[in-house]
Amino acid sequence: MWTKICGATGDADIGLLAELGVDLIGLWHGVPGGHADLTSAQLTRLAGLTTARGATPVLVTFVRDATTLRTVTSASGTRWVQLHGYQPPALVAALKAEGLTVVKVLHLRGEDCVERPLIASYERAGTDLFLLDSVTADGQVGSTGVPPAPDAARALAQRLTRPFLLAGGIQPDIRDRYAELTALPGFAGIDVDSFARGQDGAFSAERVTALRQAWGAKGGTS
Ligand SMILES: O=C(O)c1ccccc1N[C@@H]1O[C@H](COP(=O)(O)O)[C@@H](O)[C@H]1O
Repeated sequence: MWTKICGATGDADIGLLAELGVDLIGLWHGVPGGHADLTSAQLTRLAGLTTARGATPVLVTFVRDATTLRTVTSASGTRWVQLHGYQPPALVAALKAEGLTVVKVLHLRGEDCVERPLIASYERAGTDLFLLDSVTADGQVGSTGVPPAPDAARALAQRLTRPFLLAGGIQPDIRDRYAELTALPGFAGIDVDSFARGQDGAFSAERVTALRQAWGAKGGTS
């Protein structure tokens, strides 16, 4: 099982997360107003550091334009892209044509998945990995801290033909609620922002370790 921790902003974040055995480190770019949004220079620096420390950098973005993403991934050396907004299947296909690994978020609102009618198109376009995350009733997307409804997430995961990560308020003591989902062959790991941070907003070694232990992380994306 992989652990992905999202929203690193400095060298110390990368050092800590890599040291703790985190497999995938989410770096935000093209997230206007996001608390962890990076300039392209910052993205390039942190992506290089992540790779050097043996973890995989993941560009997390709301950007919808293929040309922009081509430029950013090529400049930063980032080979994984997480499309966290409502980007269309055509963008997945364009990024796959560049040889990138594409993670597409599927948003769960209560029992419904907003992208349900498009799932087959995302699969045909070459999505490598889905990420199940919550969207709140008022439309907030990303770092909601709200866990997806377990039965709805399991039912959605069961119809996917690609592996998937689980996100949305993931923390150690809710692991049992997802026993059926994590038993599915496609379950690839967890993706966390809110719980991984202490009260000061910085990543906490204690919290990341507790997450990995509770969810049974082993490590290694390559
Ligand atoms: O938090 C955001 O505003 C955000 C913006 C753009 C892309 C992703 C964002 N957050 C992501 O949400 C998941 C789950 O976070 P949490 O554990 O519920 O806090 C994670 O991938 C964050 O990077």
